[in-house]
Amino acid sequence: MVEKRKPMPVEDAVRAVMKQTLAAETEMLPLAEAHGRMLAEDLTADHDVPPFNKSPYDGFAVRSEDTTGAGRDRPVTLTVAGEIGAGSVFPRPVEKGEVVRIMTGAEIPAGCDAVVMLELVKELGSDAIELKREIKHHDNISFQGEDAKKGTVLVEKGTFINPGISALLATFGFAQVSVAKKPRVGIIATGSELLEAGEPLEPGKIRNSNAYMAIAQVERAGGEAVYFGKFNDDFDDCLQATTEALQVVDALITTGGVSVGDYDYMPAIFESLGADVMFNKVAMRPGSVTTVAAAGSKVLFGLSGNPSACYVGFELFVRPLMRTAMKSSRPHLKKQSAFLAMDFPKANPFTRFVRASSYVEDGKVYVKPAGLDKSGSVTSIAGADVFIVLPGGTRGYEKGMKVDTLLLEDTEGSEWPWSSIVPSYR
Ligand SMILES: Nc1nc2c(c(=O)[nH]1)N[C@H]1C(S)=C(S)[C@@H](COP(=O)(O)OP(=O)(O)OC[C@H]3O[C@@H](n4cnc5c(N)ncnc54)[C@H](O)[C@@H]3O)O[C@H]1N2
Ligand code: MOO
Repeated sequence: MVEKRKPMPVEDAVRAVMKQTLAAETEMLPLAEAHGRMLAEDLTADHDVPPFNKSPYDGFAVRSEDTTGAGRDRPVTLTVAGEIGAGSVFPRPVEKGEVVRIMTGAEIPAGCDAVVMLELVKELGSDAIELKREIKHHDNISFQGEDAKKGTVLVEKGTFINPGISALLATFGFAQVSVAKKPRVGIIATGSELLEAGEPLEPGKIRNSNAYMAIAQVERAGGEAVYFGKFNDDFDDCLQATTEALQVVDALITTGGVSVGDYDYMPAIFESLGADVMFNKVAMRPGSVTTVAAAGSKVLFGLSGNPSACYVGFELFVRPLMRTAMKSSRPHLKKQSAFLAMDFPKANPFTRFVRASSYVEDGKVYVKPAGLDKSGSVTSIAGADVFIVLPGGTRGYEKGMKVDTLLLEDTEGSEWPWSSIVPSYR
């Protein structure tokens, strides 16, 4: 009789994994290569942005007091003292009665306190302009420091470097930035039934989808995936492969062979490696057989062979540990509320993570299973952009109920055109 495993609540299992620490080294990267990484240090603004008062328009920099009283019937004439484009500085203070022709981005000359757009000015040759309106103090100026002030923390350690962060770092002159190294995560697929994608199908065999899925998941999470190949259900071969792989990675994922069948060797292999098994059953579906062990500073993730279970196991356990090693301050999948688009009548003692697709209707986000809701299903993973989290211990869930979902990735977006509905208070 096989020993019955005690399921650990999924929250406790995630917590146990997060107590481990993967090697978390940092490296300096040129800014152009740093996007997609996590910043490993707080970065502070060492100057204001904009660094000087500048013109947001092509036009004329003026002294607003010179326009006092100007109107349609009382034009004022001002002398053009010179011209500056972006990147140039006017060499002297501007005096009473003078204006400077100025281009977008150029520094407001000393003495001027406003800008008037080119279109609102009548040019009298190249030496003078006529204005038929009053220009107010501080009209049309992008002020020094209005975007960011010197001394503020611009970006905190653990921030994901997206294109906006790249722009910010460039603005403040961070040509090199300290980022977390990509964790190296190894992948081993086990199962005598497995064929690789390039091999023709044979009786009793299936193709190995987990390895390619896991490679993609590791890379989507920002890590470096190292695929060691697939191995038959042979204790010695799998032990050797696991031992060798563990030497060169920070964490190792194995798929398959973690249940209680005659050829499910992975738990015994983890023990042979001297690893400390944290849990070998989790109160979740799919992925109840997920087995995680600590091997010194490395972590072994024995994920299920069933593709959906393997996928869920990765996103719940491997990803957050990787993201923590990458210095992320928010390593877990992002949570968002949604409404069930259909009934889930199945009672389940375990928390379910339904691979689902989300859509918006009448301003509300709805979620529905993305395919066959079984542990062995591949189609449900292919179409999923969220997990619906259905806590266990209920008699099921009904259409319309509000639930938590975990976001898996950016969706492709919508079709053009966007809605042209103008928001209103009515
Ligand atoms: N008597 C019991 N049987 C099973 C139990 C149990 O508690 N008692 N648990 C079931 C659950 S739940 C799951 S999940 C599976 C887990 O099995 P393993 O993780 O040990 O995985 P395998 O048996 O090796 O394979 C399961 C399934 O997945 C296919 N597979 C394996 N590797 C891949 C791959 N790389 N790509 C695609 N598909 C793969 C394999 O052919 C099997 O069909 O155990 C249940 N049984
Ligand atoms: O619990 Mo098994 O892990 O997928 O269905």
